[in-house]
Amino acid sequence: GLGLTNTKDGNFGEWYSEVVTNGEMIEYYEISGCYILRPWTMAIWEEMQNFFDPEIKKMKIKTCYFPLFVSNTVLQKEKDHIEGFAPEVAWVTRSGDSDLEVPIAIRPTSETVMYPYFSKWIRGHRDLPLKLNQWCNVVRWEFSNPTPFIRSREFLWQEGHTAHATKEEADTEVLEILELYRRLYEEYLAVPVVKGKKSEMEKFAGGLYTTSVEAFIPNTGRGVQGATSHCLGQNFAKMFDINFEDEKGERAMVWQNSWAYSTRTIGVMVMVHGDDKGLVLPPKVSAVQVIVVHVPYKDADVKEIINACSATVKTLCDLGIRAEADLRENYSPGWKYSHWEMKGVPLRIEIGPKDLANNQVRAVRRDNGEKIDIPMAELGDKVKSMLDTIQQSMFDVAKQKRDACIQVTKTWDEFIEALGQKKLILAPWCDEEEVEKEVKTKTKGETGAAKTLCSPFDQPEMPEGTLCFASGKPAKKWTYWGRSY
Ligand SMILES: O=C1CCCN[C@@H]1CCCn1cnc2ccccc2c1=O
Repeated sequence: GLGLTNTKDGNFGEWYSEVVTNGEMIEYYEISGCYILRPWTMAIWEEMQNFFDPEIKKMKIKTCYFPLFVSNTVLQKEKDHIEGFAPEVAWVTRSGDSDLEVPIAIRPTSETVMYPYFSKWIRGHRDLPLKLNQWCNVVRWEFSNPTPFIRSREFLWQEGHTAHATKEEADTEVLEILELYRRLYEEYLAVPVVKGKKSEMEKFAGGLYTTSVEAFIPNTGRGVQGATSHCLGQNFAKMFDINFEDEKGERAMVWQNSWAYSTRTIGVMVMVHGDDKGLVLPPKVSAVQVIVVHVPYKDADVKEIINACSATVKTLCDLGIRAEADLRENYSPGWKYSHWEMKGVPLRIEIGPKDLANNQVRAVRRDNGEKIDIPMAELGDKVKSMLDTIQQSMFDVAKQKRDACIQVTKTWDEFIEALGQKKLILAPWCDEEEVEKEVKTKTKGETGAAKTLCSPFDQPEMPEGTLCFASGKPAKKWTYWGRSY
């Protein structure tokens, strides 16, 4: 049949896999950890790009494209950057039946691909700032359990790489990009996120500091890193000799940033909004925002109803609404309702003989099932405002659910209890890495250890004498903790 066999609260992992497959977003592929991204997915990816790319173009960031392949020598250049990641690097060792002289790596990220050329292109301060972005795939041969969109061996992303004359300029851009990521999640995917700074242990080892937007999945009680914006400091400039002659004629190293969001964003959106009937897509990113279905009646004039459906689609499309009609006569209305609910189309419009007689249509919201009769004369305005209402409501509901999971804890016992209750924990921390490591060790279990997710920029009051929940030492910052993907 059409329905899901798993429920979201029953078996989340199985539910998620069914929803992305039945919703025709993903097709499982013969190679583990790799997935086929079907048009229903790519339409969402493209809507996100339609927001993000113009925004970075306003920041004078230009599109480039660097090769997929990295030489071993250059990949090994940044030791502490690569050592933790080495096992994930995929290598080309042969072509045809002959071995390559020297194995070639497939990019897991492009710092080492790009930065030798940054060094070549940047001579004087007039060459700065250099700001490039590429839309591409990357490969990381991970072994932990693959999950469509969330953790795959190949994924699509954008990776921005910029070089600046001053740290101030770099710092400013890090936060500008992070704000775009927040907007992507909250205004397009309707997913609430927390902006914050990663701990020294969780940050990108090759960088100076990492900022991120952190999402949370209430059903699993897991945090998920939504997107990252790193300030690399001058680490890579030192490694790759990227320096310039400043106004005073002195040699100075550039200050760099790198930032990315990936197709993981789509998985987060599905996990947050999906329900037991399938996908629930935010109108701003859905390929189809309105699906029009005709309800034929035994002796009613079906042609007239079908004409009304086509006219409705035209009216909506002329207003820039992504509307389609499902007029297939070999499927029943009921079958179509289930099908388009599974695909998460935000709004369904039904037109039957009664609606025609009353010169109205019946609109049904996917997010909360609400049914509303709309007079034909008000169709365009009403549908437009309903789509805006659905977008906002999906965010509000998701935020209310996420906020209900936040638990402030001040002691170890409270922390452990909250962790067991799948909470997103906000706790005062002494900011010592040894303590962070100890929390990880002490919470190791089959469902994974607790780790710091980020220290929110929006810090609550910390009364004098507040102690770290784990070490009892004077606390320095409020930090979000939890299990994560
Ligand atoms: O996040 C970003 C934003 C975009 C550009 N890259 C940075 C940092 C990537 C960190 N990283 C992540 N996995 C890796 C896997 C293998 C080799 C290297 C790496 C690696 O450097």
